[in-house]
Parts: sequence; structure tokens; C-alpha cells
Amino acid sequence: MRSFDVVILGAGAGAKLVWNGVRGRSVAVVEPALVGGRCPFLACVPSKAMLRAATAWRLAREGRFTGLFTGAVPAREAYSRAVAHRERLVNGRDDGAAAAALERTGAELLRGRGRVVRPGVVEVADTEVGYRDLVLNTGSVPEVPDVPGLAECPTWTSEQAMSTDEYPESLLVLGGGAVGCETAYLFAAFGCAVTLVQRGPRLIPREEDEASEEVAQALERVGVRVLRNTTPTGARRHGGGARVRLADGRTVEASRILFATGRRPDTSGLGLEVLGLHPEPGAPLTVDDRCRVAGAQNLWAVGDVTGVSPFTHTAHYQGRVVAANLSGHVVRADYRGVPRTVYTDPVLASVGHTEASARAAGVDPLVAAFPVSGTVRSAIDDAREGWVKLVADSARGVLVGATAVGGRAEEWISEVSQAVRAELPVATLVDTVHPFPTFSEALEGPLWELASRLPRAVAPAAVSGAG
Ligand SMILES: Cc1cc2nc3c(=O)[nH]c(=O)nc-3n(C[C@H](O)[C@H](O)[C@H](O)COP(=O)(O)OP(=O)(O)OC[C@H]3O[C@@H](n4cnc5c(N)ncnc54)[C@H](O)[C@@H]3O)c2cc1C
Ligand SMILES: NC(=O)c1ccc[n+]([C@@H]2O[C@H](COP(=O)([O-])OP(=O)(O)OC[C@H]3O[C@@H](n4cnc5c(N)ncnc54)[C@H](O)[C@@H]3O)[C@@H](O)[C@H]2O)c1
Repeated sequence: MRSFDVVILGAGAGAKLVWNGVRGRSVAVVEPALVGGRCPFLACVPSKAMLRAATAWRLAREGRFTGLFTGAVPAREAYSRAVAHRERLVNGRDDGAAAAALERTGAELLRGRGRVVRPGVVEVADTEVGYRDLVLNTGSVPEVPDVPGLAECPTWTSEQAMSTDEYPESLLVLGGGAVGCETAYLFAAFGCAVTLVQRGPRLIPREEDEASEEVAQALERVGVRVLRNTTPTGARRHGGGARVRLADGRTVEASRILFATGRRPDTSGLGLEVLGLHPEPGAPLTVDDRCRVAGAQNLWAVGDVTGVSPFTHTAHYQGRVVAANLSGHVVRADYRGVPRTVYTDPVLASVGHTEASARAAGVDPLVAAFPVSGTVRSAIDDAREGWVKLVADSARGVLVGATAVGGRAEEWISEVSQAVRAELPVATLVDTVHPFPTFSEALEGPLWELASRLPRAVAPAAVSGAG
């Protein structure tokens, strides 16, 4: 039997950081599908490509900017061009280049689904492989709502929606989280009649109330019908599409239904019971701050399977933490600065606490907000919507969270991520100079406001009193 120091099950986003970062140890990577996992081929990259194209087409149509689309391009043609752009980016879902890059690091790629057969041994394609440390990076799978009749209807997971060139005349999106909002946005922007059904009162419910409202308005501006506080109770095939009954008595007809009701960690068929672990189906693996799986020896986990902040960048971060620990260091993960994003237009980007979650955590929050339209960059770019809201801990004089809408906030939210993670004092942040003209200048107003209301938070420049 061949043995390796480290065997990784799943070649997803986190695993890449492990095989690239681990030093002085032999590594094998087990993957039944695509090296790189879902993000580059089926999730983040194709969805962002379609969203970017949708925005470019809308701006071109409104006479604001052109790029991918010149002249008057009808909706279907615009969608086809966006799909072609997406397919170029995902390279026809060919992972050959990623697999070759993996093997150039000295790691070995074993194609197949891996399963633990006894402590220290996994089985891949009928072959046993020994390990000293095992890293699980098996990702997550979509939740499929249990609704009578739904199985007979034409449905899509987000992965199917991001792999097809089919243009649905109408689309019913079930779920109002990031997947639901982004997918509803992009199909509506390309002219499909989209209805989004969200079980609760708010879209993206963990974010600030005002941010949820901004996303709802962004969807409505591109024509999405947003139905809140309801859920499907029955469905049947209707013509080539579906007719869905909702709990509030309404019915919705659509040529496709998209599942966006959440994702659950994928621990199925991993043989973990052999290691004494019995995770409930769909439950995450509990990991400590070094990403070691609780209740087992030499077992690590990264990415969506841990249930921690399920983003590609979290998987990358956990991968770095595991690589360092497997290379003889003691490195602990700290998730306070992990940003969250929803790539509608305007974009929503946030980090750390909302005002409500800070209060629930026992922090006395001090908040300040500013419109992105107050920056000169906003006028230059003709970007009309957006604002930033900062949440400070009034007792400690540090930022504990921020939410920003619009103005390429997905880029400059990192400044706040760093501040939250490093607990930088507001007094230091307010003394930061931003390049002019950028959207990041929107941070200066609320920082000054917080500094003026926090005891001992006056900036050095203000104290020396230039002029
Ligand atoms: C539509 C959509 C858009 C998204 N957009 C963004 C975004 O813009 N930004 C962002 O940060 N996040 C985004 N996400 C979330 C992001 O895709 C995930 O957080 C990320 O892909 C998780 O990576 P992972 O490595 O944990 O899992 P995955 O990428 O799912 O990789 C897991 C791998 O494990 C393999 N595997 C499973 N079981 C086994 C086994 N038994 N043996 C061996 N291998 C196995 C699978 O084949 C797969 O390749 C999006 C998600 C969706 C659905
Ligand atoms: N831009 C990004 O970074 C990005 C984009 C897409 C996805 N993601 C990640 O993927 C993960 C999964 O996203 P998601 O949007 O599928 O899940 P989610 O759990 O964030 O949202 C699902 C939503 O569906 C609603 N819902 C559940 N059952 C329902 C029902 N029967 N009827 C109506 N509504 C129902 C829930 O109330 C919830 O608000 C997210 O946690 C996110 O981290 C990230």
C-alpha cells in the first residue's frame, strides 16, 4: 500500500492552499470531479462573469457605458454573449491546467471519491492509500426543498444554472440568500421574468435591515418580483414549465425553478464512523481554531464542510492555517475580519458585526453612516446608489463591523476587515489618507463622526491642528 504524510479529500478552494503551502511532507489529493472544486467552474467565477456581463449590458442599454456590448443588443443575444464570456472564463470546465499545476508542486492527484476504511487508510477507486494526516475539503451540496410535486417540475441547482446556455422565459427562484439574490438579479437583468420567494421578511437576513432593503430594491429595479414571508407548498408540471402554489395562497408559473434555499456540508459517504465520528447528515464538522476536527486524531477540515462562513476566501484562509499547522507551526484562525459579499448592482459588502448583532453580543454600538454618492468618484463613475455604515465598540474605541452598499465596496471593505481583525483604534483609522478620487473616501466621514463621539479618539492630525 502506498502511503503519504498528508492525504486531502477534495481538491476545492481550501485544499489548494494546503498542497501549495505544506512544507517537507508528501501529499496526495483525492478528487472525483474538478481540481479547483466548484468555485472556478460552477459557482463564484461563472456567476460573477454573468453578473458583470448583466451590469455591462444594462449600462450599455442606458447609454452609460459600453464594453462587451456595442450597439443595440437584444436580451437573448446579450445573454448568449454573456454565456460565451462565462464559458471562456471557466475554460469549458476543463481542469487540466489546475491538475498540472497541482502535480508541479510534487503532490500526487488520485482521481476518484475517497472514503476512510480504517484509521490511517482511505480507499480511492478500489485502491487503499495510507495517511498520517487527513484533510477533508469536500464542500457543500444544495438543499432541495421538500415540496410535493417539485420533483416532476423543471428545476435547476445554481450549478446547473451556471453550466447551461438555456434562456428561461420565466424563472422562479426559491430562497433569498446570496445565491437567490445574485441569480435572480442576473436573469432578470437579461430580460427573464423572475419571481423570488423568500420564507422570511428579509432578503440576506443576517445583514443590516437597510442593506437587505437595498438588495430588494436592486432586484425590483431590474424587474424581479420579490415575494416575502411565504414558501412553496405544492408544485406541478404545467405546459413546459411549472405551476407552484405558495403558502399565502398565490400561485406562480415559471418555465424553470431555481433552488437557492441553502447549502449543507457534504460529509456523506466519507466513512467517518470508522474514526468514531457520527455527524448528522447535513451538519458541519466541528473544528477548533487550528481546523482540527473535534473528536478525532490527525483529522483536519477546511471550507464549506466546516460550516464556518462559507465563502471561497474562508476556505483559502483555513487552507493556509492547516498548511502551517501541518508544517510544524501552531497557527490559529480568527474569523472576525472575514468579509461577506453579494454581487448584485449595487454590490453589498460587509464584515464583522451589524448594529443588531453587536448589541446581541453585549457590545454597546456606536454607529455612523455616509452615502457613497458623497464621493467625487461616484459622480465620475455615474454610480448613484450606496452608503457605508460603521459599527464601533464604544467602550474600546475600535471598529467591530461595517456594511457598505455600492461603489465597488467589495474592494475597499478589506480596509475595514483589517481594522476589525487587528482591533485598530478609531483614532488611528481616522488619520488614514485615502487616494482621491476613490469610493474608499466614503469611510472618512463616518470615521470622523465616530472619532468625535468617542472619548480619547481624536486623530493626531486634528490635535496638531494643521492651520
Ligand atoms: C452560485 C454560487 C456563487 C458563489 N459565489 C461566491 C463568491 O462570489 N465568493 C465567495 O467567496 N464564495 C462564493 N460562493 C461560495 C463558494 O463557492 C464556496 O464557499 C466554496 O466553493 C467552498 O469551497 P470548498 O473548497 O469548501 O468546496 P468545493 O469547491 O465544493 O470543493 C469540494 C470538492 O470536494 C470534492 N469531494 C466531495 N466528496 C469527496 C470525496 N469523498 N472524496 C474526494 N473528493 C470529494 C468535490 O468533488 C469538490 O470538488 C458561491 C457559491 C455558489 C453556490
Ligand atoms: N457572493 C458570495 O460570496 C456568495 C454568492 C453565493 C453564495 N455564497 C455562499 O453560498 C452559501 C449558500 O447560499 P444560499 O443563498 O443558497 O443559502 P442561504 O442559507 O444564505 O440562504 C437561503 C435562504 O433561503 C430561504 N429559504 C429556505 N427555505 C426556503 C423555502 N422553502 N422557501 C423560501 N425560502 C426559503 C432562507 O430563509 C434563506 O434566507 C451562502 O452561505 C454564501 O456564503 C456566497
